[in-house]
Amino acid sequence: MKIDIVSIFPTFFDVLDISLLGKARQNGVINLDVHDLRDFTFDRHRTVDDTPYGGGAGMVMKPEPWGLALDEILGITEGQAQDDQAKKPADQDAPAQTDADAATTAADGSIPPLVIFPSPAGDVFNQAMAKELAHEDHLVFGCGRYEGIDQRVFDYAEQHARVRLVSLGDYVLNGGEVATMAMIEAIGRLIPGVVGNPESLTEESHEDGLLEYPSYTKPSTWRGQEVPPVLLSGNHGAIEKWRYEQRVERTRRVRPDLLPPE
Ligand SMILES: Nc1ncccc1[N+](=O)[O-]
Repeated sequence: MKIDIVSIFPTFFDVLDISLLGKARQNGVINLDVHDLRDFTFDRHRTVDDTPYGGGAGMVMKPEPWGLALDEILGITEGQAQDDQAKKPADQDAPAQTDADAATTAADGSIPPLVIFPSPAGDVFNQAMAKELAHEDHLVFGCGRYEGIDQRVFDYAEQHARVRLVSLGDYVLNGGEVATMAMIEAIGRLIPGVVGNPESLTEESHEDGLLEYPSYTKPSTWRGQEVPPVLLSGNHGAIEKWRYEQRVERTRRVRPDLLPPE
């Protein structure tokens, strides 16, 4: 999988050089590039934001740097970008192609990349979405800051790729970097070859709608606390039954909303 990240804090993602995702990058399972949005500015201060039209507090991210970053990452030629700017009246005979059509199949019939903008206004990210996105060939994460990104950037991106606003949850972060990191970890670990033993991906919380069972390891007695005897019994049927019961009980107690209707 190819992953591109656009951010004004590119070093934020240095942590993706370590652990399982770092190994996946070294062995080519994941090809990840981080782009500094300020590299797509040309003024002395490398300006990426400005005051909002219509007034209001805070600053909005300017469209120009984002447009150039997306052009480079999505392989949009200068000519194509200029065409977009000076949109010619539609050719009457040409079949009507909505932006949506344009974005779901590229000229050569290939599936264009998926551009994800982390946003509290997006669809809420969950394990089902992580599994869905783990099948993508090319993900682009656009990390907004300030009060957000000029809306025309989303509209421009939709002319050349599939675009989704995705939220990590109903709270407000200062930007998209933390959400992008969480999504890359949740998606990346599902890509074959990233996690050593694929077996460890089953029976996890949210994998099949139930929370995971409690885990124990040596020593069997620790500070007066014993490991549940069934786990020492060697009776695999009894162990599997106990673990399932623990998952249901924990889900009922902590996340009853995940249980199927009675
Ligand atoms: N919750 C968020 N707040 C700001 C930016 C992004 C966010 N998110 O969840 O993706």
